[in-house]
Amino acid sequence: MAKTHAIRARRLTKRFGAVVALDGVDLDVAPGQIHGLVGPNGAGKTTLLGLLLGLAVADGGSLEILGTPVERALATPDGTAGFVDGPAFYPSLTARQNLAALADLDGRRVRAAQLDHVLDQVGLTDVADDRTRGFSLGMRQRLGLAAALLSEPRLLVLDEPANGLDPAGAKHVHGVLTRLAAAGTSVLLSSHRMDDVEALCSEVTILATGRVVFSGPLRKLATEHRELDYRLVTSDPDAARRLAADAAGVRVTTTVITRYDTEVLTVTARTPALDDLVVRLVHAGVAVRELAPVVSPLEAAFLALTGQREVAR
Ligand SMILES: Nc1ncnc2c1ncn2[C@@H]1O[C@H](COP(=O)(O)OP(=O)(O)OP(=O)(O)O)[C@@H](O)[C@H]1O
Repeated sequence: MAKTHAIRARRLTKRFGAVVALDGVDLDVAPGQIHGLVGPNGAGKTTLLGLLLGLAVADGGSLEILGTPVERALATPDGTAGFVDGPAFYPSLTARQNLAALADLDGRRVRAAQLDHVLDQVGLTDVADDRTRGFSLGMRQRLGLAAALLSEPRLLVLDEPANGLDPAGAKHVHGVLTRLAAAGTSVLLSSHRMDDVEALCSEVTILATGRVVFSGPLRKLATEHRELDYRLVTSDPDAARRLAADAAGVRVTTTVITRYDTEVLTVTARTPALDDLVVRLVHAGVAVRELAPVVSPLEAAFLALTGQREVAR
């Protein structure tokens, strides 16, 4: 028998006056899946996360969380935890006291060992007894995650969890989420950072002006939007430019000399034409020193599907 979806939304709509923030959104998140939610500013991500966390009620459509239909009650559905718009804390309380107070508000009694455990999971043990007034954005994000973990959720809903985190902090949070998912917790995370989504998520939903423009496995994006721009650095840029210009299915878009005096060609091609070009370069004795997409398949799909323009870099 198929396992119950952590999230199953059908034709969800939400309006704010004349603004249609969500316009018939379908979303499926399987148990143990880390699902990314991306979209330009104003696409409806926060609104959707708010519905999932019980902070608002949809105007239309249906929503099931962990197998239970969500009707009208403004309450976090059982087994769900997370935050939108950044977690909020009492500034005069310590990290540990804040966690205890939040659990108390939820009517849950937690043991000191549980607090130690979640603080350790997010790497805040050393500042557990510091007031949160002095916490950086990254520390607050991690404490928000610790608060969510305290309820041992089966669904975690997170808005920009890596916001403000330094690379080590982001790696830490990635590790926590990956371990949770491996143990069966589903995670829906909204992010503007495509690299985070690519590193963490197996599936992604792309929203644009309240509508789903793509939802599915990341690997599907790689095949559906295959023509990409690639940076090409070789041992002989002149020969490479000639060979690329002659190759079927390949366009040479730009040539740039970097600060290190390296000449970089940008070639646009689908994978088979690119493979063919690499073989031709090697046969001609031209070494390929670097070949990588200018933007990742996810970013390329995001830009194409949301009608945004690529920014030159
Ligand atoms: N409380 C509200 N009252 C009026 N309009 C709202 C409200 N909340 C959201 N909106 C509007 O709904 C649309 C979707 O907003 P939402 O905040 O969900 O987008 P978002 O994808 O989270 O954007 P961002 O990436 O900027 O956070 C926007 O047009 C926004 O102006």
